[in-house]
Amino acid sequence: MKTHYSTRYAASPQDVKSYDTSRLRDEFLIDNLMEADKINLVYSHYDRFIAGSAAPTNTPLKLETIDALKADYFLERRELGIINVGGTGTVTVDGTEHTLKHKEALYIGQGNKDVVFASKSASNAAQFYLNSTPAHKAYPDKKIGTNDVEVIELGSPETANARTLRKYIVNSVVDVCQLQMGMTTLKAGSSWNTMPAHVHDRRMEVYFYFEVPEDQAVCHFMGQPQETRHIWMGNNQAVISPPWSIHAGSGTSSYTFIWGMAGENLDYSDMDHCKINELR
Ligand SMILES: O=C[C@H](O)[C@@H](O)CC(=O)C(=O)O
Ligand SMILES: [Zn+2]
Repeated sequence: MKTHYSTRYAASPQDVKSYDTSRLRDEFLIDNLMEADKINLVYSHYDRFIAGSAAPTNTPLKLETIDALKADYFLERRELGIINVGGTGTVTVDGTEHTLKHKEALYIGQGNKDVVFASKSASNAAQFYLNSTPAHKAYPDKKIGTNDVEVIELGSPETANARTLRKYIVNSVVDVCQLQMGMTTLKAGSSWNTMPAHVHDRRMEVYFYFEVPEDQAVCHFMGQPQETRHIWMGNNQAVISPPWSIHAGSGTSSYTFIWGMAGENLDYSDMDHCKINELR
């Protein structure tokens, strides 16, 4: 078995208020991503969202079903989004091979039985970041290259939040049941993502931070807007954002992150913004 998973339960904001640092990290931080030769998954009870990684080197890795699904195969009732943050790799879906270069993505629809991850070269291995959500309709698989994404420029150097946001898996790019995924890159000298912060009680979200230099970190803010908490994050770590929580971070350097979300609607811009000077 090379597919491992752990379960995270959903929590009330009233309870999370009293969590100390280690409890907060135990419940929301995912720190075992991109482990070589493994598929590591976290099954969150927020919208039954699975976040994880597949990091094959010499041997291909097959996505096995996990007991939490009680399904014959992983995608029996799920859809899957993949973004490769490493070297060139392949994802073979029921016999069809898709090549994903660095920062290319693949949407795999519900009903595909066989998903196999491989690297082209073990010395420059692929690193596949995975998000999966329940799905009740089979949409076609689709590769999303770096030219297929929708690009938005956000923020400004004056407010230290100049960044480029790329929408990979949104319903204007690919047909999906509920999954949305994209990537945001901070410009050199800017540190704040998602500021002004927002909540969307209709959707949960997961942020996966990468391209964080080794001796640097990102301070991720979560919690209700008037009751915030922080989690210090390193490279290749993800954090679960409950629907009632803000999700924003500031790095000690520039960095990149993948956001993924699921829930009630597919309206990317449906966010309730928080006034910066009202955050507590
Ligand atoms: O609901 C949307 C998500 O929080 C992100 O897309 C926001 C983000 O990447 C950014 O502003 O930097
Ligand atoms: Zn959001």
